Amino acid sequence: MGGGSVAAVGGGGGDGKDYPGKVTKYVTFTALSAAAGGLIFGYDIGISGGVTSMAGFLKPFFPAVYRKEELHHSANQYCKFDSQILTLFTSSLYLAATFASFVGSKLSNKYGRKVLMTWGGLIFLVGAIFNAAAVHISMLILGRILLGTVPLYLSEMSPHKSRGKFNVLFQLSITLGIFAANLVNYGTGFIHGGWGWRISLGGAAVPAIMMMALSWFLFDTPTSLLERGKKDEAKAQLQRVRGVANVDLEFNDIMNASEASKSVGNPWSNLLKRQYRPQFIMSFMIPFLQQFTGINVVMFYAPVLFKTLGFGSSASLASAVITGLVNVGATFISVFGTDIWGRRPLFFVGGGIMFVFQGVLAALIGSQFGYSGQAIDLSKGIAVLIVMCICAFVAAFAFSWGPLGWLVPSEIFPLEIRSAAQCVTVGTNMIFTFLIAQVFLKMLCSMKFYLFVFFAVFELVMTVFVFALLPETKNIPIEEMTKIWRDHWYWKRFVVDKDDGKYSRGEGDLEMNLGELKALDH
Ligand SMILES: OC[C@H]1O[C@](O)(CO)[C@@H](O)[C@@H]1O
Repeated sequence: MGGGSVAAVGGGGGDGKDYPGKVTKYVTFTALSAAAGGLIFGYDIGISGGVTSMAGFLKPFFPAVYRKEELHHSANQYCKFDSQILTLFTSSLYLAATFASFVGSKLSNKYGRKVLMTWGGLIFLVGAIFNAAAVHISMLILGRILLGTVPLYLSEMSPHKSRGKFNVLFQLSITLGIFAANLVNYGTGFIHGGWGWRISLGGAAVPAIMMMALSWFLFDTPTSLLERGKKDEAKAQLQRVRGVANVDLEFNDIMNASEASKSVGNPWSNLLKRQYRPQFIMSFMIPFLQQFTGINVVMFYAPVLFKTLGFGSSASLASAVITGLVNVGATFISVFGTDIWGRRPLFFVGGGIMFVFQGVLAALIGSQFGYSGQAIDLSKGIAVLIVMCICAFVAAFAFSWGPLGWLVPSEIFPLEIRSAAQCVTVGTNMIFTFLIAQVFLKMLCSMKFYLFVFFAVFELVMTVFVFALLPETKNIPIEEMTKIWRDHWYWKRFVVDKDDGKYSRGEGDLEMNLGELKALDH
């Protein structure tokens, strides 16, 4: 089957179609359970920074860093924590997660997401126990396999009108996980004997157990059941999920899309086809830009950053608790706002605020530490200002790029490319999370306060990118999403379909649409 007819199915007929259905307890419960995956992810993001700032952890495992840190007044402040092995402790998890996210989609197609979540939880649990006992993160890394399936799962389960809210729950659970980790670190930082970090790392067992317990009650999505040939079960499931008996319209659309996806075969080669160029670019650019906000500099290294700026140990851990709380709070704006205001306004406002406050942060740090990074005692006023700037930055991220970085990709991919495109999104997110985690301390050491200017420039770039290239997806059913590209000033040259009297360009198809012929004429 040619690419064009697939686009037609993906685009659906009848614009403005309204599938019957309510938000049933199944949908709510499933969304909540699936979001438990986010808790694990968040906990592991938030826990490592605090742990690496603890003397009890640094002394036995990173004695060189520990010594440099103790030499408070002679060292260049920007370079106090510059150790590639130390950053590897945080980052390696995401390197492995990059590979895991590719395996995850294959397993998920074969066994369904429910099974994968149960096993994921179990692996996380083993990893957490292993960590607490031995400080070895390889087991924890394995558990990442299922992370990529969680946002996808949420998006398929919820009726399209409140899809934003449900999907944003995933990000909310990530922020809750980070906040929980910040709190735990603050508490364990007081434990005498220097072994508090073991409780911090072992704490990952709690969300892992929650996830296993919840996945027990989960069921697979209608789409996933259909993909595995279980038609009757899929329909019954859809009825249960939507809470109404008449789901024929939606079920037929899902079936058509599923049929089409089977007949077009490999989602990876589909993704590279010209007609999916917009989705392909977005699958990469959204997570890439999300990570280049610099958010994980704060999430991973807030305590280290605050210590770099001369805060004491528990003040550093306490400041991380504050940024963690702001992160959770501001995500609620997104929970309620994405389906009301739409995605684009949140992207613009969030990007703008991040740009301004990264700039102010750079100026503040530069004015205090200069280029040489000489140690000074920050005045209380400046310290408060720095923490406030970081909070404003985190808040802006939390209602924009944080949740939308998962939501938008999960709603713009038609079924025939979805698993591959979602892989690219999660893989890209993980690889850049890895890179930022790995090189941040090195970059801080060599770029000094200009590092924050570097991130500010990216915030400008990403805002322009969204303005020019990302259409609004609010209130558009997933099955009808192709239309937004067809109507877009730039992307329309890639996405054309035969139903519109235009021609798609599949392999061997030499026909072009009128616009392209005109362009060639000039
Ligand atoms: O809340 C902040 C967190 O959100 C993410 O961007 C995921 O969406 C993480 O990379 C980051 O640590």
